[in-house]
Amino acid sequence: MGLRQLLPYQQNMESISKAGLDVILRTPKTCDLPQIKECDRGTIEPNILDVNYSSWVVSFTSLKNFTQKHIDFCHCDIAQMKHPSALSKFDRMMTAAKGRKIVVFLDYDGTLSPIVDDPDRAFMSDAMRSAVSEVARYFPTAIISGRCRDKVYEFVQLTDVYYAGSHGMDIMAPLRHLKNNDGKYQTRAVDKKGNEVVLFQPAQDFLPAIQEILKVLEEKTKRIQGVVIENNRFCISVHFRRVCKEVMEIRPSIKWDKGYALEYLLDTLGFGSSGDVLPLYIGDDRTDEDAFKVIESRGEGYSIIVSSIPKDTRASYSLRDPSEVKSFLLRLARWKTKLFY
Ligand SMILES: O=P(O)(O)OC[C@H]1O[C@H](O[C@H]2O[C@H](CO)[C@@H](O)[C@H](O)[C@H]2O)[C@H](O)[C@@H](O)[C@@H]1O
Repeated sequence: MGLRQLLPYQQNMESISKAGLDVILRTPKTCDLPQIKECDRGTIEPNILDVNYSSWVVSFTSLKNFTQKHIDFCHCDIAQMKHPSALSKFDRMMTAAKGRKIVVFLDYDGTLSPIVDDPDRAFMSDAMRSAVSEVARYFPTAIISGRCRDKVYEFVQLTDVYYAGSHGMDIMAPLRHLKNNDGKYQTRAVDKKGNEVVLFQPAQDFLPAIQEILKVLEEKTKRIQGVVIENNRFCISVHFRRVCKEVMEIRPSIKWDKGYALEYLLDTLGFGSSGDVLPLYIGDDRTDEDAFKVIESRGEGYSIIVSSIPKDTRASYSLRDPSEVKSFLLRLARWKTKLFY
């Protein structure tokens, strides 16, 4: 069954857009895509697949090791060969970061937790939790997720991390650097540790419309097996995993995304005017590209895509999967401790 059958009603779509909401169809996450079927060139030998990935991560200098046949086969163009592994380039990255303040930003699904069929069971391993906790000991660390902020906290359970949910439309940030005239979408709250914080929710006005659409979607899809509707507070995910492997997102059509959230957090963490800050963002999804773009336009910082297959990205570096993310985070924390001794 396809999307049209599930949400067929032109009328619904019209009311969604009248309410000022966008409907975005997201392709499945990386690991949903069986690598072999992704290529339309017939049977692929496993080692060739590996060459495909390698040629995406290699730098120009290693390019001479690949024959033209490999390059043609893999559809690799020069522009794609710019995402070296953040693990293999770690020393170089950190040499350039010396004396700068690194602020770490992490996506959740597909970055800190593996992609699984049931969105409610995307648990993070204890090992990953302690890696994130280590990093947060030494660097300001924030998680920016498409999920509802409370849900991400439920999974992560770390109090020394800042959280932004709904693709950055629901940010809990420290109060200390807040300017009085920072706008109407900010309210004071208290975090899990009892500290006064600020909640920045630029899509607040859309909440009634989102709730209305949520009710309609739940009603219309309740008899369709395999559809999971996720209430992410300021946006809705409709998972069709067992129906047609698609995820539809409904979100307010406002100029706000993970990139804006990154900048907002840098500001409220006190790095707004600091010239020596280096944002480091790790994410695997199309929505993370907005944050990569911000890092690219700042001209400083590190953007790292998590992907085990080549894909179009603005990120400068890559990691294959959450287990490489964990290794990278541990290395980052250790690097910082070495600087102290
Ligand atoms: O920004 P993120 O933290 O990456 O969140 C984006 C979406 O992630 C979740 O969906 C994805 O992960 C699920 C669990 O592994 C998987 O079942 C689904 O197919 C993926 O699309 C989450 O469920 C969504 O609400 C988030 O928007």
